[in-house]
Amino acid sequence: MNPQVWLAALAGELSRHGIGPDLAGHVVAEAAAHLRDSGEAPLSAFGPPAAYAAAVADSVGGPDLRPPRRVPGAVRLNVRGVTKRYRRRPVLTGVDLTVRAGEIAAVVGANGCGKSTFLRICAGLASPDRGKVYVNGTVGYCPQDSGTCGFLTPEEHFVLIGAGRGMPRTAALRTGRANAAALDWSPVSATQARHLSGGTRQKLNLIMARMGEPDVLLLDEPYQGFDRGTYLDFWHEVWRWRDAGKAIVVVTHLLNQLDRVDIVLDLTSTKERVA
Ligand SMILES: Nc1ncnc2c1ncn2[C@@H]1O[C@H](COP(=O)(O)OP(=O)(O)OP(=O)(O)O)[C@@H](O)[C@H]1O
Repeated sequence: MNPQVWLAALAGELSRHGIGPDLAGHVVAEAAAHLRDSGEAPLSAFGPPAAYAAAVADSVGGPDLRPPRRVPGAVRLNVRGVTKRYRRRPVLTGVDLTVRAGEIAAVVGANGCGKSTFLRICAGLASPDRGKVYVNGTVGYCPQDSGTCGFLTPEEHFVLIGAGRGMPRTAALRTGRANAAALDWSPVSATQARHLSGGTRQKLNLIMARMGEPDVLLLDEPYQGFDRGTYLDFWHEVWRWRDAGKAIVVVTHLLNQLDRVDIVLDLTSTKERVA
């Protein structure tokens, strides 16, 4: 079957299964990229469009993609008037953001508009020139570039970061392994982080950010390199954390994800709006 015909049929089948346009677009784009890069025939790579769409619908738990939002709790992150310049160049100008327990905020905007800078300021890793960041609770931060140590194994990372959170070794290992399993990853104990794939290192980063169940999670494009299944698992995890009362801030370039979040902060226009 011609790839274009197969992709069009897939889009139709995804819609028939009640998959929303943002996820359907992502699935079709990923399948198209795979077919283009691999040169494989669609039927041998993915099987019939109807079966593949059914598998996608199954993996996201049916058409109701985003669980109903609960009533948000206390303010966990309150950013007021944050301004940052590098040399003479203004990067952030008077940025405000309020995220409560049980809310997900997306930080979006053009390349270089200051998304990572904003998150680093929220994490306390960079200082604003003006403005304040109030955090009510503990913070976990997942950087855009890997924060892993090349010569440590994943489990050594769990123990190291867990110790920083006051977790005993066994609890850190148990938590790290459980959070890895939620991202469809079973760490091999002898493999050092430098030998992991980019996507798997990013899973490790995300797991480290979550060690000790912080109240506020700051995630800088945390799913780079994730395959389709892990990407879906990631959003299910994010919704689960939100429903457990976490306040979550996700930097993203993918504007088709915005119906998955509660608040959107567009740093291109520095306007905050409710999704
Ligand atoms: N430590 C630094 N010193 C000087 N300039 C910096 C520094 N960190 C960031 N910048 C500049 O600040 C601007 C914002 O960078 P930042 O990484 O926050 O943007 P971003 O929106 O996250 O970008 P991208 O979408 O490409 O990830 C860029 O022009 C960048 O070059």
